[in-house]
Amino acid sequence: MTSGTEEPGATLPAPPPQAVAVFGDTLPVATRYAELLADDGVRRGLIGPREVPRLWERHLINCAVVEELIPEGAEVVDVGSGAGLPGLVLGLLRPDIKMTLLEPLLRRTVFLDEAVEALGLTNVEVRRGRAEEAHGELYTDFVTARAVAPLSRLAGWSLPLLRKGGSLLALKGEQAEAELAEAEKDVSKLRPGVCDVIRVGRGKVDPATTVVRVTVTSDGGPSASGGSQKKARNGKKKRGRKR
Ligand SMILES: C[S@@+](CC[C@H](N)C(=O)[O-])C[C@H]1O[C@@H](n2cnc3c(N)ncnc32)[C@H](O)[C@@H]1O
Repeated sequence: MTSGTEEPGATLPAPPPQAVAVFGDTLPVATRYAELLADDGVRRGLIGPREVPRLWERHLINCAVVEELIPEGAEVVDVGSGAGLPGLVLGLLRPDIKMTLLEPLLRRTVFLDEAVEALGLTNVEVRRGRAEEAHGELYTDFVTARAVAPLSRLAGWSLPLLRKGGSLLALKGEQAEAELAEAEKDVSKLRPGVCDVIRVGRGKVDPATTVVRVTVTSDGGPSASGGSQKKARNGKKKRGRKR
């Protein structure tokens, strides 16, 4: 992912067989999203042009396989969505979940809003803001995050958003075990919980996607869905930050 404005150039490859297997009936929607990333996403500097040839394996499929860890009907907040990874991918793949894409930067939320509309995703909402600004008003079953911050900082932003029994699913690289070992003491001070490292998508994506999961075992807010989430939705995009 990049921050400057880039020229579109590289051609988006056709979906590989793994994409057909992973996305199933939602493949046309996933393909439309890949096209948006390869075109508008590159033009607006949200992803680098060099990512285009590897959009399917490295980005869409890599993110999609995390759905294995999310039960039916769950509420999910994707912290630091950027151009929609992994939140938009999970939202389009799983119409049964309620996905909130939480992202502070205006030009990214503009792209996300447009993508949600273009893809016709009624289960995905975009909320502009930082995770820590949503503490005390947004509660969810799962937080997902990829490439947002080191684990201890990410946990500080994310664990207060979780209901009791909820999990942070942090997509990490090969060094996930080492990162967890280093951060585990800090994480356990934030909120009692259980940490593990899971590899998902074996046989679908190579390498498999590595997820650090932190499941909180204590109350940190309301234990049932509803009121707080509604309040959060009402606060959507009211903040006036500009980039
Ligand atoms: C490197 S990008 C990764 C984007 C996307 N998750 C991906 O994997 O392509 C990090 C994103 O985190 C967002 N971010 C940074 N600090 C944040 C915070 N405190 N709360 C929510 N999002 C944050 C940034 O605006 C940026 O879009």
